Amino acid sequence: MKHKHVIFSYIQLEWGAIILNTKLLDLLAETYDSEEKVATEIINLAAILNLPKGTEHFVSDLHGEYQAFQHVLRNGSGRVKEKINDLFKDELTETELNEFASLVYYPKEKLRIIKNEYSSEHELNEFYTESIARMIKLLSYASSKYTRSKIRKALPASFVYIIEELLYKTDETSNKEEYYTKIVQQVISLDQADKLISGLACTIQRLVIDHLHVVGDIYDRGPEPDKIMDTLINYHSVDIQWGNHDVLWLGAYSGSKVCLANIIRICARYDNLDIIEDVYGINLRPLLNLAERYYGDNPAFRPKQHADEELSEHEALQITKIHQAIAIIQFKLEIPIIKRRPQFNMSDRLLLEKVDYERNELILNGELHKLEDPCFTTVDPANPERLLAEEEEVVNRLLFSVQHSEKLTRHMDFLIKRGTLYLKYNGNLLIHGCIPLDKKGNMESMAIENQVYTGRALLDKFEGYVREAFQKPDISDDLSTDMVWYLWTGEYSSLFGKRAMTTFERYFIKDKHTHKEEKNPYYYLRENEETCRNILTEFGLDPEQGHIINGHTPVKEIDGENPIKGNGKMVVIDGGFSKAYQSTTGIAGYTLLYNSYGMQLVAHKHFSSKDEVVRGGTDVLSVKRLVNKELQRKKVLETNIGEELLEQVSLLKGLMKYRYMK
Ligand SMILES: O=P(O)(O)OC[C@H]1O[C@](O)(COP(=O)(O)O)[C@@H](O)[C@@H]1O
Ligand SMILES: [Mn+2]
Repeated sequence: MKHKHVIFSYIQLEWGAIILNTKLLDLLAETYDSEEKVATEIINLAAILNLPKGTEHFVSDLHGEYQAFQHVLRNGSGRVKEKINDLFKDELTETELNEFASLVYYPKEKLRIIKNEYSSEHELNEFYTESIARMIKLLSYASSKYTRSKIRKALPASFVYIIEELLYKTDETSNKEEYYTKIVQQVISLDQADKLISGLACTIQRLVIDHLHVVGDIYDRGPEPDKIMDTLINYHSVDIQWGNHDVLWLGAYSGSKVCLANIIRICARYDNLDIIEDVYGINLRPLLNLAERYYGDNPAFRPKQHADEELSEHEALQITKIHQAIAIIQFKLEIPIIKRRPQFNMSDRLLLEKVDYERNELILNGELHKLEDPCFTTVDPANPERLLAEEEEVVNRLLFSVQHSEKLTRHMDFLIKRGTLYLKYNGNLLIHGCIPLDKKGNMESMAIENQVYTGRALLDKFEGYVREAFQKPDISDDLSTDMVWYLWTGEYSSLFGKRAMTTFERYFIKDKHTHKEEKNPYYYLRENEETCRNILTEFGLDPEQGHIINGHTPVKEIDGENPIKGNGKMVVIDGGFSKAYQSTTGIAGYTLLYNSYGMQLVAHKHFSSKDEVVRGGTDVLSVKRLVNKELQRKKVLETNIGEELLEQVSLLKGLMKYRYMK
């Protein structure tokens, strides 16, 4: 099978360049070495093309919230529960439906509890028999739009035979009833029921979603981005559109010292330094020593406390010091970049140069501001960008550690391999932030290396720089590395979408007006259908059919904001997985489903913990809104994958003619 894919991709690679190459057909004929094999494959592919399209699942702004993300994956944004209801609502009570749903989501944990509840073996065996039967029924329903071969690949390897026997039982005369009963009894008596139930549950979770899109911001704020990365690496089918926080991590790994300072600053701010130190194995000792030497307590740099974990005063103070040390390093490191890259248009961010260090004051836009909670002991007023030798040493050691972390390397490799700045998929445009626009709705341009780029061309250029920087981790100050930082914070970055980032003001100035980050006009113009249509056209998509899918800006459901914009052409799915933002959004995140019937937006009400779901059997309530409804069920034929399959069919037909129909 693998061999076949290699051949196909080789042929596709050559396809544009040459007309059907007989050498390639000869190669293909090695796999399809008989007329029957070619015919079977053509029939198979043509049949797949007529199946309903698989379900796409869109999530964004996960921000390290692994548990909540896991839950959404396991319940397929409500799809699993919906299917359970379809099948069993007439025979089970509401409580039983919930209990069964939580068994499908968290089989291992749920089984542990249930087993303690039964006093006799007989009762437990009855539970097993009943649950296995229900799981098989649910699996059969969930897999109805897939080929047998695809289902087989999703089954737990050790139970393929047993599950297939139970799944495809065609016993209308009940001759084999005893045979099926025997299989299940044997499974139970051989102590394999738990494993079978878990395997079935995982297969159901997997089949409910065909493909996952992560529309950016896996990293920062929450505690477990690494576990999200591991989950994605093991997921059956996924793509990522980078968020501003993700490129920040990519930038750090690619050698950008200022990106590196930022990721550590954010981890300190959210009391997540464990991610740096314990998870990725980066030694923070040199930074701590520096912090202890130059910094004291400072209310502006106290870490945000996790709700479930109390920090000791000693720990809180240590983090406060680290937080200041790395923030000042960040502000210093920004200066030379802003100076060597005038095209970034960021000279108004040279704030360390504008500070009056004697009076601790700063004039911003003509207004004088007092700097509260200053911590500028390492800043040389005559040359604020200069790092102390110790600071320089700390940054270099941190960078070395970051680039040599085995786990981070694995995660960043995956992020670069599966990620893009934007994605065109099944007619839709997926992008984390925005397409920078001027007030009239024209796409913004940026001059880079004496050439002007606009719209899609600008985004392609940006992406090229991210990849180039990643290829050259030893170089820290070339344009590509600086550009990754620009994507984090620059005004025409498609990931940031604001005029400037006011981090300095947020730490040191009380007046909240100075904290405001002015959003790109995109964020109000996207309410207009016309704007959305223009963008889709710019990206070569059909504005009649396509949608733009955005993350990045929390939708404030609490204030009545509608996540569906531009007369349904735009869907914003950042509802705030991030706990830190839930009080402003009023919900716990949006996700989007796109199946053969159309698109549905799901609002997740609340997720407190896995334990609560397992114990109480309650599910996170999801409200669905119909984004659009297909007039006719969409088939695989009309998808990206369908296009590929069509190409394969035409190649195989070519082979048939060339080889076998002479
Ligand atoms: O809420 P925090 O952690 O202080 O972060 C605020 C910063 O995060 C940003 O909103 C970027 O993060 P998002 O992509 O999650 O919006 C900046 O614009 C802003 O300065
Ligand atoms: Mn973002």
